[in-house]
Amino acid sequence: MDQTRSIYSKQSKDVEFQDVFYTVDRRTSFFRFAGQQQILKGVSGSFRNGQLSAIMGPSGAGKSSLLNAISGFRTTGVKGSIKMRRDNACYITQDDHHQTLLTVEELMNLSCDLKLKQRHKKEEMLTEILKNLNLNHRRNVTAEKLSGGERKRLSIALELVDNPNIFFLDEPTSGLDEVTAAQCIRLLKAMAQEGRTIVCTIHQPSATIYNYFDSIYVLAKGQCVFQGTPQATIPFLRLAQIDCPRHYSPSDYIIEVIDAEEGHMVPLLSELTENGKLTYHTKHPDLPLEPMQAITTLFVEQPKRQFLPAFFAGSAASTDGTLMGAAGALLEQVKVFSQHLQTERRDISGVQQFLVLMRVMLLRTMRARLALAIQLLHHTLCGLFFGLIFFQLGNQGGRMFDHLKFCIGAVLMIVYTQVMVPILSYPAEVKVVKKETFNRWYSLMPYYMALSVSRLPLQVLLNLTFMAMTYWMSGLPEQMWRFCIFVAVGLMISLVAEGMGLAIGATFSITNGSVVGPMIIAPLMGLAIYGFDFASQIPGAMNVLMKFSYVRVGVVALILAVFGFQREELDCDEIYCHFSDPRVLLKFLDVDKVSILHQFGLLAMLMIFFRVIVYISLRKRCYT
Ligand SMILES: Nc1ncnc2c1ncn2[C@@H]1O[C@H](COP(=O)(O)OP(=O)(O)OP(=O)(O)O)[C@@H](O)[C@H]1O
Repeated sequence: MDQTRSIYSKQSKDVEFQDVFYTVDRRTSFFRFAGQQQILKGVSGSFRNGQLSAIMGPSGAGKSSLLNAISGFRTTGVKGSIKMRRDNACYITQDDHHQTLLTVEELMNLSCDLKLKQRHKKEEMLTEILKNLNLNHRRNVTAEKLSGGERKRLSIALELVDNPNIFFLDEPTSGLDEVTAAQCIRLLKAMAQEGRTIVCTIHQPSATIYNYFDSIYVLAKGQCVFQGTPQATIPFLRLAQIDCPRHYSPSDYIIEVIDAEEGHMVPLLSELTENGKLTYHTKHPDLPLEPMQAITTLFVEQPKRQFLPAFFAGSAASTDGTLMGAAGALLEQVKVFSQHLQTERRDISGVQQFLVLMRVMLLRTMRARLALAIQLLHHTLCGLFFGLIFFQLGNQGGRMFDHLKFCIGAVLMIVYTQVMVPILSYPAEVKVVKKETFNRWYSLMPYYMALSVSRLPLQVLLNLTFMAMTYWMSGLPEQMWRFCIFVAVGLMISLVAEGMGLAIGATFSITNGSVVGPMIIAPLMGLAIYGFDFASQIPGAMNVLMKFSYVRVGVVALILAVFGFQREELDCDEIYCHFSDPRVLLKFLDVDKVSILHQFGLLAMLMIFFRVIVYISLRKRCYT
């Protein structure tokens, strides 16, 4: 019975897939849809527990697409049956996206704090993992300063903390020299032998590395052209009347064959493997080949509406009709259920995740000393320039246009700065978030809350610096309460602008975002300065449109903060100053009946609007 249980336990860590298609939309331009492109064409196959498996193929064959599809890293456009325990798997990306500015030890602690509830013996466990991966001597080095091989080992170490059974790695040897690549593959082989399922994509391995693998899956043009042991490659090619020359490495030769003459051998080889349904085994190239069924799971079509809880979703297997099969399937489902309970118990609450992430985000803000210094300097210098340009003009009744320029200029400075910084910096972080949420470090909501809250202290500091300098240098009334409202308006505008920057950064790449950002800000700025000289004649529809420009709403709020609240008459050095009474100015601008609370309300709504878009974009990026 124990033996049967161990077989089923091993099987539950296998990965099997059948008739998997991956389709993407083809576009000739952003607006032009040019049909669909099939990247994976109904491939099947399996990766076994305890084995190190490679997905190989020429560039563009669909290796990463297959890895993404079977691991669930990509779900949009993927069709077919996949059996894989998601709650026990992790995905390591090719570019090793890590939280920046944290040392190896801090990253390991972060992974522990987010993944493990019981943290006794944490230190011993971390040291053991780091020692096994030859990283212990690099504990105090930040991730960006590690070499390519060390960074790859760090990615593995971070996931090993909660000991997942299935590892998917996208090109773990890319960018590594031959010796380091071989070390990396040996490490993966040892991990597989400890009872894990390790699947990685690899472009064209050397003969030595090729033989480290237990199983090879070769793709060409989105089809499976070989599946089996490395030793079976040459005999398999012989089945298609292709003889591998003696001096050739089988891994090089099979890629050369499928790439030759525009891939004319691909249909035949794919037929021989039944597009991945057959796998070929032999212990030695001279021994006869044994084709075997690659898939042991009987896939059943998933019902359209699932009433069963999601925890059964990881086990799409049905029985093969035998009593043994039925017992196995039942045992597997009970195990999935009990492991689900264990995972739930092990899960860290959302509040804890929020606190851990807050701590890390604040630490990263403090560590980014140069960026912090540049931002502070930027706000100080801008405050100084504004202060000098409008020096002691704040109480001059004859300088109405200067007052308007002051308010508009201050708002534009805040908006532009706060929008552009996240547009340029956030897209890189989204990749880290995608990887970490996929690998169950945390859920999106605690991350999102920590992201929103952790940026507040810096926002307050930067705004206070800029607004305080402009307020006092321009000679506005020495009233603390008015100063506080002035700063609060600035802070509110910067929160809306930052929300917009994050929304763009979460949705677009840096290249697209840096075009989209100014494209959106420009009309908002236009609406902000429109019609101040004929405010009372602005048509109603235009007035409504202007409410959507937080730049305009911000300018109006700042004018009210400066001239509202029954401000006393301004000084007048000339014979007559029409606008020396602030009420006349407010009336002229048609904002005399506007309440500042109303403007705060509008800004709050726009802030929520952008923050909701940030969340929706993050969800879309992380879960599709
Ligand atoms: N989202 C997508 N939109 C459009 N085309 C895509 C998309 N994803 C993949 N492709 C295309 O599908 C093909 C296979 O891509 P994939 O990245 O899976 O190949 P690969 O075998 O991993 O290549 P490489 O070894 O060069 O990384 C490529 O031609 C790629 O351009």
